[in-house]
Amino acid sequence: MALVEMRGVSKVFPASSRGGSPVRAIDGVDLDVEAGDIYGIVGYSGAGKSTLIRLVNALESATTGSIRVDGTEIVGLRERQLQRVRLGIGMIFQQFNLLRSRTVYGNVMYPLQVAGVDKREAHARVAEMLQFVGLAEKAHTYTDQLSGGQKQRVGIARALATSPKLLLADESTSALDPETTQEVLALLRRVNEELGLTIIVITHEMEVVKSIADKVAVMEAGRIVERGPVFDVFSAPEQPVTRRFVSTIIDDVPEAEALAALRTRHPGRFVRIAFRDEGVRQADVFAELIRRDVTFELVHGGMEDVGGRTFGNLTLSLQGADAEVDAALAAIGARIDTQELR
Ligand SMILES: Nc1ncnc2c1ncn2[C@@H]1O[C@H](COP(=O)(O)OP(=O)(O)OP(=O)(O)O)[C@@H](O)[C@H]1O
Repeated sequence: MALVEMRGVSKVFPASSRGGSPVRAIDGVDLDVEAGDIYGIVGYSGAGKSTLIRLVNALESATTGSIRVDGTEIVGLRERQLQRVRLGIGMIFQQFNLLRSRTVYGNVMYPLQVAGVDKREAHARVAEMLQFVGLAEKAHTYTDQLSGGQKQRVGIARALATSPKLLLADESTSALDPETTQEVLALLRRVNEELGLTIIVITHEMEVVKSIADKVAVMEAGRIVERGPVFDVFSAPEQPVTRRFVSTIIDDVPEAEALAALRTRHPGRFVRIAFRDEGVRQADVFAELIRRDVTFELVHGGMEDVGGRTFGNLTLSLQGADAEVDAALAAIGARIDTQELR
């Protein structure tokens, strides 16, 4: 059974008192997040990502459908029972949401106090978590004196304090620079691998999904429009919105304008070849071209590494006798996804 299981979940916000119409923020979502997953959820602003995770930790209640977290149906639970469910779920935020009046230690201690954990046990847990995130030396520092990356590490230590099974990360690196982002993502990976937490990462940045997630779901207008292992979705996106997201980090197929510019610089016939790690090697393709006396240049694209697997779309310009180019393309096209760009 999945750790988080959503079936037919919708969330409708009623019309505001000043008029307007109700907002269907989540519209018939089914989602399974398995224990051990790092699951990325991407979508543009307003797609429903935040609402989706607020449903998972019951900060919002679903209008219809079923949401099971670690086997417990949370739709319709009373507040007191929901509090127990929430203890099993940690959350980190874009703006960190730390208490400025408390030290690093005090921030990580806070959820343990709320949960009524014995003082000595709580103290040991805080020390352990600060050690884990590499902030043991900063225990008595106020959070204002920390860098953004350090603040998020406090946020992670606080989220882990009550030993949750599930961690929800809402745009948790969007306020950080690229280097700090990578540090925080590396820490989240350790949280997953060493502490065994399942993580749901909400983001509009595909780089985050690429660096950390195993699976991804793409949201649009309250629905999940595409999902799957990150490699599959990145290497062969199907929906227009997914293609747009993937193209923000993988520029492997030239747009019409770029193609026209390339043609002015490179004579010959253009062909795009899609490589997947389990398929034909580049060397095989080049050997076939050489065998037919077809000269080639790589004019666009490159290879990408996603989750330790490689894929890429290469655009080549080919020059040679037309019949030989045709024969080479037929031979290559029989083995690998090949498309002549006209
Ligand atoms: N409390 C609320 N009351 C009314 N409408 C809401 C409420 N919360 C969210 N919405 C609406 O629900 C839709 C989805 O919002 P949501 O914040 O979940 O999207 P998002 O993908 O997380 O976007 P962002 O990245 O901008 O937060 C939007 O149209 C939003 O205006």
